[in-house]
Amino acid sequence: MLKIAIPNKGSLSESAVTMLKECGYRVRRDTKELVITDVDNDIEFFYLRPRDIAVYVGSGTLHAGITGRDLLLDSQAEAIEIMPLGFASSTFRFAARPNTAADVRDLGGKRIATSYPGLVRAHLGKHDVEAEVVRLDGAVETSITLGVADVIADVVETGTTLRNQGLETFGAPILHSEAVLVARHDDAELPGLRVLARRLGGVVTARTYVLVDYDVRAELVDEACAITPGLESPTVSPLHDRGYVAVRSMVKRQGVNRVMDALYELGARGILVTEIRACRL
Ligand SMILES: Nc1ncnc2c1ncn2[C@@H]1O[C@H](COP(=O)(O)OP(=O)(O)OP(=O)(O)O)[C@@H](O)[C@H]1O
Ligand SMILES: O=P(O)(O)OC[C@H]1O[C@H](OP(=O)(O)OP(=O)(O)O)[C@H](O)[C@@H]1O
Ligand SMILES: [Mg+2]
Repeated sequence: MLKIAIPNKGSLSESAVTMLKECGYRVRRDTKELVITDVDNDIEFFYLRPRDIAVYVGSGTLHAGITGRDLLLDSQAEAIEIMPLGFASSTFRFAARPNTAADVRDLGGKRIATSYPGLVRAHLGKHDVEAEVVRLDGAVETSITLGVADVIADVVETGTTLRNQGLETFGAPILHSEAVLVARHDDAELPGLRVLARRLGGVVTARTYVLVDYDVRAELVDEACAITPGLESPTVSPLHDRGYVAVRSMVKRQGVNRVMDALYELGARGILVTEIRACRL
């Protein structure tokens, strides 16, 4: 039976569970359930702390898991990213009071507070900077006010937490993170895991794309298809009125209004956008 780790708490948990449900897997009904057996799919789901997931997977105790890219890299576990899952996007960045530093190279001798010491030490090492890393569990932004650090390295989403503490980011982001599916290199090809990855990939695609249908004059179909090239090639069907064709194509949800405007300008009509609920490509 395949053993899969799922975040039981924190920013990743709810979205991960929603995604698994969309993939047709059995999910827990209350937060006190820590292990769920999905007999139909021959999978056992273990609800664990996101920080521990890469460690369980890297040690071979569990076959795969959902965690954050930042947590995976911080753990230095022997696990690899199988695919990004498109939620819990954030950057991992240095921040400090204004005028403390402009770049990682200014951090020599400074005290840097973080919950991700592995990630920060690796980044400092890459830039040949020697600094003191102060490991904290959370609420890292407060450590500067409390005088235990000069600089922090933490997850930044909207930047609100930083602003509230009078802190500013500096330098380039250390990492762009999001939720990812992780596994050991040797396990990536396990049949059950390939199915899980394909189902998750189907949900990511269904969320990223919409279906666009429209009618256009036959002589304009090449120009129209250039606007909506789809993933492989748009479906073009004849209409009863021979002068027109119907086109169906997948279009990125983001920017679909610009695509509709361009189609309309070209002369396409009856432009319809529909959600994709699930797919296998
Ligand atoms: N505000 C946020 N926006 C997006 N992702 C976030 C945010 N905060 C944390 N994450 C992501 O969540 C993962 C960390 O999860 P974890 O459950 O350990 O911490 P948390 O979400 O901060 O929960 P808590 O602090 O309550 O324990 C990381 O991958 C991190 O990038
Ligand atoms: O840029 P923002 O939108 O403000 O989000 C970033 C904050 O969210 C997370 O904190 P969380 O609430 O999980 O608390 P923690 O610091 O205790 O982990 C993260 O650690 C940052 O502090
Ligand atoms: Mg947190």
